[in-house]
Amino acid sequence: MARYWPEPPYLHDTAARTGILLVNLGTPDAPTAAALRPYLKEFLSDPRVVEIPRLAWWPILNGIILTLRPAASARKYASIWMQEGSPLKVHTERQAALLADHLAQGGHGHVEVEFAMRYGRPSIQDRLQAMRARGCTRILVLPLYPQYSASTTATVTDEVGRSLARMRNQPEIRFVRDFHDDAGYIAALARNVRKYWAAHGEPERLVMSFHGVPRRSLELGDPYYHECTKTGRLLAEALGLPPERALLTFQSRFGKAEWLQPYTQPTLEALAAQGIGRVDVICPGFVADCLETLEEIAMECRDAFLHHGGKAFHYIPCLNERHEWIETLAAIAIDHLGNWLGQARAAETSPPARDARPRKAGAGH
Ligand SMILES: C=CC1=C(C)c2cc3[nH]c(cc4nc(cc5[nH]c(cc1n2)c(C)c5CCC(=O)O)C(CCC(=O)O)=C4C)c(C)c3C=C
Ligand SMILES: [Fe+2]
Ligand SMILES: [Fe+2]
Repeated sequence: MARYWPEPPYLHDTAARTGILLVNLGTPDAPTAAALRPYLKEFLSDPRVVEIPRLAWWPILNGIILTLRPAASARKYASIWMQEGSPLKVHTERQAALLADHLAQGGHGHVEVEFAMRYGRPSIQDRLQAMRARGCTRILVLPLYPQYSASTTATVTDEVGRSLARMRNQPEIRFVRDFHDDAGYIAALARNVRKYWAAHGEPERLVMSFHGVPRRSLELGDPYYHECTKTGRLLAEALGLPPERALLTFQSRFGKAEWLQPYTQPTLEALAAQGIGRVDVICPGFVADCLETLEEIAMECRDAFLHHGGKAFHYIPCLNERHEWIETLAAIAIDHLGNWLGQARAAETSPPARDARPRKAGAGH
């Protein structure tokens, strides 16, 4: 294998092109055990995701998990699969198209927008090569994770680095690290909830459920927990909810080790047992609906809450293609593209109110 990828032909006398690469986690190609196996293998072999020494993890992964989990997960995926494919991929692809439209309307039509999946397809390597072939010499990588975590955000950076290591003529790269306290993101979440409540009434409790990570990662310095708690506090404040009405929980525990607490499903069961009739659940850490929201929350957690005596369970969908979210995504991208957009052009075409707004929604923790 050659050390470097072949270079696309040199484009003479063309302006430097700028691109944005949106990245989300990844998903299988089909809701089948055969498609789940390579996806889970790639995902769970990443040492950023499972931090157990390789020698101990390899037999567990290959001997147990990749034997049992593909079929079980495939059944869950089948229950949420859309006509066009996996919800995570469908929403991410639509977000990329809407972002490109929004940028074009704001006078930034020259910026290319692509999307990639960290595990599965389209891969980061494939999309970066395609952008380079179209002449992009400046690429902003925007992982679609509002809260930074080593198991998500950092793996994107790692993978981009591996791609760069194969390129002779490397593009200039920028990364968005997180947007957990971005004013537009918090406002988009709050508006999503308010709209939902205007149509369906208000619950006794709002549960804000984030994807979990092993508790050990917090002890080792991963800021994820702190960023989730800040997002939760800012969202509750934006909605004017007192702390006792807005609860923060962590879902999707994997394996036997302790993960971040409180866990979502036991919390919902306890609320039902305490006589709370209606809860609404929102998942602010996911900007696109996926298996973890549509199946784990909207199906499994709903069943658990009702089974324990709850009366009404509402799942509030993710930001997906909401206009406020696409506007926010564009604002985050424009901030990070900065001088790549050309200063005169940016000043002339960006709406002043959006550019002048404070990006941080709140100070402190
Ligand atoms: C094994 C450890 C896992 C860690 C750590 C983890 C962190 C983490 N994941 C997301 C977002 C998503 N995870 C999704 C699915 C998923 N996650 C794990 C495991 C860990 N995640 C597995 C094994 C799976 C696959 C499904 C299954 O078999 O249960 C998804 C959904 C993908 C989809 O196709 O819909 C998302 C999104 C975050 C944000 C995170 C840490 C902060
Ligand atoms: Fe996950
Ligand atoms: Fe899950």
